[in-house]
Parts: sequence; C-alpha cells; structure tokens
Amino acid sequence: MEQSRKSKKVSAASTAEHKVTTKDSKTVNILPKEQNEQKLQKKRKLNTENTNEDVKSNKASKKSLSNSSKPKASAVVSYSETWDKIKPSLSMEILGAVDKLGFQKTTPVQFATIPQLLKEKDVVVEAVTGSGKTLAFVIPVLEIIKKRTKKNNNKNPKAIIISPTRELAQQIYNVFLQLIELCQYNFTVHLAIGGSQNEVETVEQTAKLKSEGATILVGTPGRLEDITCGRLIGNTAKKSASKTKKWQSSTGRRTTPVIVCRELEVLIMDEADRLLDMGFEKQIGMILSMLPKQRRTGLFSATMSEAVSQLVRTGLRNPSKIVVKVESSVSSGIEQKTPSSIFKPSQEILETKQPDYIIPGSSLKDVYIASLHGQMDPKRRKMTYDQFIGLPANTTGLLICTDVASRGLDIPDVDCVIQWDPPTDSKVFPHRCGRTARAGRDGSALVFLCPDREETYVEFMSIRKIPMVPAKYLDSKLKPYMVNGQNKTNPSQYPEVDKESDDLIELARKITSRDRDIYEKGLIAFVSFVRSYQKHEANYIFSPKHLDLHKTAYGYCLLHLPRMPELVTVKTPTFIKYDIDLGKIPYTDKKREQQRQIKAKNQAKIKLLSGDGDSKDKGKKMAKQALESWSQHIERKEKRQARKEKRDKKRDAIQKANEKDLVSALIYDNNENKDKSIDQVISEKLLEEKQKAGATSLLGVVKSNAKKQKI
Ligand SMILES: Nc1ncnc2c1ncn2[C@@H]1O[C@H](COP(=O)(O)OP(=O)(O)OP(=O)(O)O)[C@@H](O)[C@H]1O
Repeated sequence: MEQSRKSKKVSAASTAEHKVTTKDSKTVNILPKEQNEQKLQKKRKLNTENTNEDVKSNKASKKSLSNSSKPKASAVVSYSETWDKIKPSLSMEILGAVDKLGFQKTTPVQFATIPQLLKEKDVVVEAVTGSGKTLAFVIPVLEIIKKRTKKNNNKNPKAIIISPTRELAQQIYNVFLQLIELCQYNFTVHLAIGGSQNEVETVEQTAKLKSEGATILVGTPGRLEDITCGRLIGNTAKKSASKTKKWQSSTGRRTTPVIVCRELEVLIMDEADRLLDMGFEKQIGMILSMLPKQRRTGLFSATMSEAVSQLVRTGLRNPSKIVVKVESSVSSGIEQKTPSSIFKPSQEILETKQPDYIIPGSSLKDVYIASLHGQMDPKRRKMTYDQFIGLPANTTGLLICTDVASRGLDIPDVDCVIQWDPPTDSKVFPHRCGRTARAGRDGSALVFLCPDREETYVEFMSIRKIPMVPAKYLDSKLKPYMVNGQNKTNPSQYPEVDKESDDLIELARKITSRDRDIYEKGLIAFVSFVRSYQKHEANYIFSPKHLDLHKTAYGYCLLHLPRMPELVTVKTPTFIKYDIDLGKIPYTDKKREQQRQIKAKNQAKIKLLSGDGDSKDKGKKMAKQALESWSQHIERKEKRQARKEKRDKKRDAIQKANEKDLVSALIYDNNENKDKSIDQVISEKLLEEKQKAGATSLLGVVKSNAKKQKI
C-alpha cells in the first residue's frame, strides 16, 4: 500500500560495534591498565559471541515471533566487567540486587559512570540507546543516599530525577522501586507527573507529599517545578518582577514550595537534550535555582546538543564526559530485514491461536494493536502503555505511535521499529531505532523513503554514522517481488507502477466510502502528514515543493482532496476523485449516525432561521436553543451542574489540604501529639476547641489558634 508514495524501504542497523570513549576535563580510565588493545579486542569478540548465544536461547523460549538476524556486537558486552570490579566498591545490598535481577556484568556505560558519581563527580553521559543508562544512575543514587543519609532522615528529598515524558518517568520510578525493594531500603520514591490523576487526586497527593516527604523524586519538569518552587498563580509579571524572593519567577506569583530541597545530594536529567528540545529550559532553571550548589549532577542521553553544552556550563561543575558510541560498519554487511521476516507469525502461534484480527493483505494475525500519542487523555495513555508493555510473551503487539514513545522507553522484546516518515529532527532517528535491539538483543529498524530525492537521506545519515541499506521489494502479500517466477532483487528491476499496490488502495478506498469514521481520520492523517513534512529540518531532502501531494493523498486512500492551499498550486494533477456523495457516507456506529443526521437537519433549519443579518451569531444561538429538544435542554443543564460540582469539590479538597497543613504545623511544632495521626489530632482538637470557644468550623479553630499564638 505504501508503494504509491514510498517505494523504497531502508533498514537501519541499530547494533554494530560499540566504542567507549571518555573525554573532556577528566579522562576516565575504564579498563584495567595491563590490558593491551589486542587482548581487549579478543575479549570483546568472545563476550559478544557468548551473549548472542544467551540472548538467542532466551528469546526462543520467550517469544516465538522472531527474525533470523543476529547482532554483530553489543554495547552491553564490550568493555563489560563484573560488578565487584567497580571501584569504589558497591554495597552488599546492591551487589545482591543486581545478582537477583540476573545482570552478571555491568554494561560499558555503567562501568564507566557509576565510579564517577560515587567519587563525587558530575557526569555528562552520551551512550547509545539500550545500553543501560538507567541503572548507571539509579545504582549510584541509591549508594550515595545510603551513605550520606542519617537514619530515618528520608523526608526531605536527597535525589531528583527529571525526565521529559511521563512514560519514561514512570519507568525510572519502577526501576527505583524494584531496586529499593530488593535492597530492603526504607527510602520512599514519589512520582511527580502532571495530568495522570484528576485534580482532586493531585491536591491529595501533594498534601501527602508535604506531610510525609520522599527520599527520591522522579518526574517531569512542570510538575517538579510546582513541587520544588511552588505553583505559579495568576500572571503578575510586573508586580513580582521587583520582588527578590528566589522562588518567584518573573512571570507570576507562586504558592509555597511543597518540599524543601536543601538536603539534595544528586540531580539527574535523563534525555537531557530532549528536555531542552521540548522547551523545558525555564522549568529546569527554576528547579536548579532551588537546589544546593554542593550536589552531584548527571546528564544522560543517547544524543547531545549545543543546548546541553550550555546547560553543562551553567549547571555542572567540572564534569567527566563519558561517551559510548556505535561505530559505523556498513562495509561489514548489515543483514537486511524485511517486513515479511519480521511479521511472519511462527507456526506455533498459527496453530495454537484462532486469529481474531486480520489486516487485509498481510499475514498479521492475532495481533494486539494499540496507539499512543501526546493528544491522548493522560489516563488512557497510561492504561494503553501499561497494557502494551504487560502483554504476555506469546502475544504479538503492534504499537502505532508518535515520538512520545521514541525515547528512553524500554518496551520488552521489540522486534522491529517502522518509521513511516523520517523524523523532522534527524537526532530523533537513532532514538526511534533504539526501541529495538536493546541490551544485546536483536532487532531491526525500517524507514520508508520516496525514490530519488528522499534517498539522499541514506547518505545524510551515514555522515552521522548511521548506516542504512535498502530492503527487499515486496509484493502485497509481503513476498519478495517476482516476475515470471523470477525473484527480482535489483532496485532497477522494481516496477514503475505497482498494480497490486493500486488494487489494495482501491480496496481501502471502498472500505473508506462505507465508514465515515475512517474517512474523517484519513483526511486528518493526510493533513497532519503534509504539515509535518513541511517541518523537516533537512528540507533540501524532504522538500514539500517536490512531494507529489496528489499521489500522497491517493496513498492515504482519500476519496477527495481536502481544501488546502498547498494543493491549489499542484501543476500535474494525478488524483482520481471517488465517485460518491460525501454527505451520505454514514458512521457505522448507529447512535453516532443518528446524531449526525439530526445535526445536519438542525443546521439546515438554523441556516433558514438565522438569515444573513448583522446579528447572525446571536440569531444562530437563539435558533439553536429554540430547536433544542427537552432532553437536550436537561442534558445542558446537567452538564453545567456537573461542572459546578467538580469546581466545588476541587475547592473543598484544596481548603481541606490547607487546613490540614496549618493544623499539622501548629500541632506538630510543639511535639505534643507525635504518635497520633493527623486526622485523629484534628478531630480531638476540633472537639476541644468547640467545647471551649464554640468555634463552628475547623478553619475557625485554626484562625483562633493562630491569633492566640501571635499574642
Ligand atoms: N548490566 C546489565 N546487563 C544486562 N541487561 C541490562 C544491564 N543493565 C541494564 N540492562 C537492561 O538493558 C535494557 C536497557 O536499559 P535502559 O533502559 O537503561 O537503556 P538506556 O541506555 O537508558 O536506553 P535509552 O537511551 O533508549 O533510554 C533494560 O531492559 C535493562 O533491564
């Protein structure tokens, strides 16, 4: 189907030989001195072979869907050492935990980074995807906290981890929980991500964090800023600009910080360049301003940018730079990976399971399909992601996603990453590919490119040390392309017009003409594709001027062309309009279709009633209300009432949390009720005060207490 727009598939090798280099102000010696280069290479080769065998056997038992390719080498095995070789030595608890996790050896990035952080050094770590960066900071963070924190002093945060996305923050949080449990430490971890709970829950969680504290905070920049600096309220730029309080930004007034960070020992910024790309510079600046200068800071990512260098200069002290890189090895022959070898379900799956989901024209059967993108409701987004990563080993999963899933996520056993279009920012490319072939496993990555102009992208990426090779041409049944029984493998033998592909598109258009939902989604997909194409940084390769928009629209199975300025100037129109009355395409969902019909009728009436006068909008509104049915009228009222109740509930929760804070400050300050819960103390206090002064509300009690204290 993709042949109409993209006729070439290119696969990018995400595993090759890895190189560990350390540079900058401090040189980090990550190898025993006596090892010479020759010995080292021998060892690397040996390690690689062993691990490939292990991975192969594990995978065979775990997942029956696999492709035949093997990694050439792995970042996990070269330069790896046993955990006891790390100096300063790790604690017995951590050694026991990594052993229980089954990690016999460190990865290169772990072997290089952990000692630096333990030796009180700041680090900037640039290491390939899937090389184990998370443990490279989680382990030293736990070791430092354990060493530096006095018993039962875990209330004020000792470490903050900033991540660009909620999913990544959740993943890091889980790794911390797992290790803390294995080590049996009494540290607490708080996950600070925005939008995951409803507002009442957020208020309650904040109140809990305020009263109980947390040893480690893991979260996204906005939420962490709210917690450490206080939430911004209003927009009093001029008023607050003159104020000198540190936590007041120039753009507004802030509430009191939820937590004080003066005992912080370590700050980690994961996917540092992405944090800056996403525009979190201001939030990071605010968080940094609240942290003690005497701390260790670590920046981690698979790619670094100039903006990160700026951050390094301002936020880190004399850092060690640790680089774990992949060496280009196009000449060594990268194995070609094609969709047929990736998606062909094993005989075992076909025999043991009944197909319940079939994609026309492919051999995808019994596949769990999910989608993930930034516009999703946060709750649904979390649920989808959790379900996908929790899929049983014998289920094949297909995640259709945007770049929200391109970084850091460690989804188990991803066989292949397919990029429908290269990312607008080429730096994102290795991150996307890096969701597969992680930690010594095998996998492949495919990107679709249009012939000629877009193929320059291969050269463009090879300069950035990312090798690609063309994939085989496949027919609509995902079989290698054949003419007269002969397999055609040379690109020059590929067809100009692909009949099978056109037939498939016609079939998809027929389906679209019967389902309004697909029809509407197709239009949206096409428009957003064109818009994003215009944003490619390498616009001399991805030139909107040279993109055949008509063919692209056809490839998206559109029935007609949308009204877009880009389409007006097309010189050689090739799009064939589908012969159908577009207004008659129904929704397959009966209720939705009924509503659409009513709406269409009403709109026609409104048009008649409102006329063309000056007060057109007012007339429209009145006409709309006049046409409203009794049930619609009730529904509108109910919605308004529900909104009011939600507002009231939120206000009550905030008031309750504030009252609790005030009371706990008053009560716990004089050490009287240390062993009782806040609720118990509050109700006792309330009763006592009510009897004494006849105060009617809790706030009344708090206020009168505050007054008394002042006197
Ligand atoms: N020492 C080790 N031995 C074997 N596997 C490991 C080791 N350390 C980590 N792993 C595993 O490697 C996988 C990748 O680790 P991690 O997610 O930390 O990679 P990453 O470098 O952060 O990747 P990305 O850049 O994509 O975020 C995880 O499944 C993790 O459990």
